Amino acid sequence: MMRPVAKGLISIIRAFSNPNVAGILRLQTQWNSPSAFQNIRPLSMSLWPFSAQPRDFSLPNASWSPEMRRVYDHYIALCEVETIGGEKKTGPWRKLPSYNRTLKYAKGGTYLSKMIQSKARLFTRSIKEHGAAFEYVIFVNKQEKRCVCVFQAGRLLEGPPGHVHGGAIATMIDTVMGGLAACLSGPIMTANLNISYRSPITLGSVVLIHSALDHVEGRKTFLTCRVTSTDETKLHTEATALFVSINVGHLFGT
Ligand SMILES: CCCCCCCCCC(=O)SCCNC(=O)CCNC(=O)[C@H](O)C(C)(C)COP(=O)(O)OP(=O)(O)OC[C@H]1O[C@@H](n2cnc3c(N)ncnc32)[C@H](O)[C@@H]1OP(=O)(O)O
Repeated sequence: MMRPVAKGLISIIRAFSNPNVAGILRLQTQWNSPSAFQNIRPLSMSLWPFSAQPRDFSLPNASWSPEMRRVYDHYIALCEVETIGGEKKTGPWRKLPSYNRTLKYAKGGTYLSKMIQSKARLFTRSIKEHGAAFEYVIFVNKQEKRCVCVFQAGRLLEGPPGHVHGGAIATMIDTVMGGLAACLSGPIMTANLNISYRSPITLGSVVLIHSALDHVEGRKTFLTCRVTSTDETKLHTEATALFVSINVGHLFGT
């Protein structure tokens, strides 16, 4: 029988793979069901004891360069478009919120130590200082099955002198492609990631990470990715990846 903590986790990961805050709100309503969630507090209480909403780390902050802000404003404008009558309506793009943690147990300790449960953070959001590491925001166009990430690489991501570490680039590619795959296919894990580094990325610069669906074959979602300058004239990196749909119990041995 599936353990309550695992059932709760499945709902949480499903909600997070939906790029819609409504997914989280829907999740919160499920907490009223006593059976599956008795070991887990409502998400809002678990993550943010002093606030009803989790913090979105992909909003503009003082570390953003004018270029980062310009591209962000460009895509934000595409999230809401004005009709001829002057009305605002939802546009083709949507900004994904970005949180720094997915779960904190109230009780538990079945799978992870309490210390790890409470201190676990999403890798790309684990450095608190604004602008020091991964500064990014992802926009998804679900109709066109593609996304664009605006990424400003901070000074702690240095690899070759003055340039971004290949592992940091791979991390962002996996994050962006994984985010799109989850939006399109639900809970997934990266099975295969192939990267070609074409030209170095200067530390502190802003680049675009474009990802698009290639095709789906049963449980397998294949995506492509390109990292370019913001004017898209320079290619920095190319990648292809395979994401395999999972039953979230796979992660917890259920
Ligand atoms: C918004 C931001 C959100 C943040 C997103 C962050 C995204 C980050 C995503 C990650 O980094 S996940 C962490 C890194 N990945 C892993 O740790 C995965 C480890 N591997 C596994 O857990 C399993 O191998 C895996 C779930 C990928 C597959 O195991 P399964 O037992 O579910 O599937 P199976 O082995 O039966 O394979 C299913 C199909 O996929 C194929 N396949 C599996 N692994 C493959 C592989 N490596 N290469 C090519 N094909 C592969 C396999 O051949 C088969 O094809 P067919 O259906 O056609 O027969």
